[in-house]
Amino acid sequence: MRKPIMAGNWKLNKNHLETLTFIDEITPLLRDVSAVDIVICPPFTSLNVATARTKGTNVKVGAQDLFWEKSGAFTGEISGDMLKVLGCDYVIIGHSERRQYFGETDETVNKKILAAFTAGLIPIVCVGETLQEREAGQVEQVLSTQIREGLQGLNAQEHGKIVIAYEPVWAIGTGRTATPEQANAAHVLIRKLLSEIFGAAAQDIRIQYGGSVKPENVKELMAQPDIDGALIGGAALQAEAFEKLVRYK
Ligand SMILES: O=C[C@H](O)COP(=O)(O)O
Repeated sequence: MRKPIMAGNWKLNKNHLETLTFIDEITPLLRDVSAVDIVICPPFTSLNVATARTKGTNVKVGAQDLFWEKSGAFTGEISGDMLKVLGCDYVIIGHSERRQYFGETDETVNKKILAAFTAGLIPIVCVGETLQEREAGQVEQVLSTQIREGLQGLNAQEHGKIVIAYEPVWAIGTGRTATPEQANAAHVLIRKLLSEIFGAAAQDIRIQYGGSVKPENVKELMAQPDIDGALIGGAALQAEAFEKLVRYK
């Protein structure tokens, strides 16, 4: 009942020319796919060409961040409206790299989620614990704070299309993946927390797993009942690997 969603988070990779090359490779490969939502999230400088080149295809485009204000004296920032008018459909919010290196907090995540919805974008909101937190037995507490504070004030009617990405920080770019069972257990917990906010509609919210997802491990992760897709970094940068991830079955 939940349509799988496979998204590539390109992070700080590919200029606009490399973006066009990737899109020209991937769109013919994935043309026939309709059972999975496909999203690429290039850097800001590539979004213009990415939305233009993917227009009319089944590949959707997302940004990797946004700012919550619509306009004004905020040097270096990008608004949701700017992304929407470019043709973006999604925006990643609260990635652990933004939390770790750029001061993102649950409070700013919350403001950005609301701004994304106001602009008509679907937020992909990242949550996840560090290795230290996992080893200290704090997974539940960490996820609970991130969801309760990050998603404060949301409701099923206006914000039910939100996508959550569970990304244990210790699995990102490390080659160390959560086991499918570990990941699913976290997803079950997240869905329980979502039901406090969205009620029964939490059953329809898609929860992606992220952290060293590769063509070799995607099938077993996707076989888990509460894993509804993946947010993929490194392995989403090559068209051939990304095609395999989208065709995970
Ligand atoms: O947003 C994507 C995640 O940070 C995962 O990155 P990775 O697939 O390179 O581990």
